[in-house]
Amino acid sequence: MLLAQRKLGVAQRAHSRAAAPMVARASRRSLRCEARKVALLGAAGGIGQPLALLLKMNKFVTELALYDIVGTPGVAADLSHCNTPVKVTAFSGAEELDACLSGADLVIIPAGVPRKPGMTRDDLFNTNAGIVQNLVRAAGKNCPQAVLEIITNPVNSTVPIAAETLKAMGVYDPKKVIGVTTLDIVRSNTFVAEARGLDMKDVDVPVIGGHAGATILPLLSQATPAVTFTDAEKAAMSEKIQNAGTVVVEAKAGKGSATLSMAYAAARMAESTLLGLNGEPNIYECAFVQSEVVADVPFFASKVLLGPHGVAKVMGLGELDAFETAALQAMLPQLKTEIQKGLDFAKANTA
Ligand SMILES: NC(=O)c1ccc[n+]([C@@H]2O[C@H](COP(=O)([O-])OP(=O)(O)OC[C@H]3O[C@@H](n4cnc5c(N)ncnc54)[C@H](O)[C@@H]3O)[C@@H](O)[C@H]2O)c1
Ligand SMILES: O=C(O)C[C@H](O)C(=O)O
Repeated sequence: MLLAQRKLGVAQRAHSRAAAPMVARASRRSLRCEARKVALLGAAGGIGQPLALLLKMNKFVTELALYDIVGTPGVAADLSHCNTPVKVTAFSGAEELDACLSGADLVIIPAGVPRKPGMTRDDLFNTNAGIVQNLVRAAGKNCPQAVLEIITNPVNSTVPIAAETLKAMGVYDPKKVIGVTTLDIVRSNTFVAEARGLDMKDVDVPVIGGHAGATILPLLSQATPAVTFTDAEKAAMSEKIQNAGTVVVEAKAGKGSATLSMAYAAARMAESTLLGLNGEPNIYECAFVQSEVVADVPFFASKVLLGPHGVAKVMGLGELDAFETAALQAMLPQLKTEIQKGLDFAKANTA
């Protein structure tokens, strides 16, 4: 299964490359491994535990530092018995956070509360904004060179919080602050493959915008391989992708939101990021980053090229069809409001 997963990841990246014709294809050469420390904050949670397992199985990770406010020693003890070379270390409580982060190359943050049925992602803001800001502050202090990947919702606001907080500390590098939207791509690939009877590993659908409701905009017109949908089918497929998180929240009936698929998606994003850090060329993912691709929207999810310093280049949106152009215009007010909410929170809570 591990081998199959790895092949799937490589195949998906190959298709991301195929979908970006302006960039030369990667030369065929062996992948480089360098010593890499990954810190996982919120490691004992619903996403944290399966993500920790996937990272323990990742050949590009050297040390996996697990942090949570509770439960980390048990997760680490359990995980450390898997006979893979990744060294697992455990850190619990605020007094151990600095040590967890020291020397990290990549910091992944799924810490915070998930939705319950009836809630929007924005309803998590009051609890999660402060959690993310404190953890980002600690990262800015202990590993300012690290790439930060933020999973905690609402991503449309927590990423601006992270950026503004690091800016106030004088250590902000837009190449290194990434909102993880990979689950939207994973879902789009799955749903489009199912709808058209395609092999899962062949499908790549870019998803742009943000990570909440209408701000999640799959670009079905840019899917690889090319698929055709009527306007009604496009609307239905887009809504299915936008609503997928809520479907999981409702199915879990009060016991949280997507964890396993999110861990899978975050592990893919982490591996792509480590490949970029290791100098592997032509590694693309869609992610929510500081951006200028849409006027007056300072953060936006689109395809990015990952490189030795994090985001090497934010790619353009390509050609949108009429349906996608209208959907983009319609979602911008929500996205701008959620971004501004994060920026305002960070400014009001500058240490
Ligand atoms: N970006 C996405 O696509 C995506 C997908 C799924 C879930 N999420 C979000 O990820 C977050 C986590 O979801 P989950 O299902 O793992 O929740 P969870 O409640 O199962 O786990 C969260 C963990 O965070 C820990 N935590 C809380 N405060 C902390 C702090 N100050 N420092 C360190 N750890 C802390 C908790 O102890 C817990 O172990 C939620 O906000 C959820 O909405 C995002
Ligand atoms: O839906 C949620 O609250 C979690 C996550 O953002 C998701 O898309 O599954």
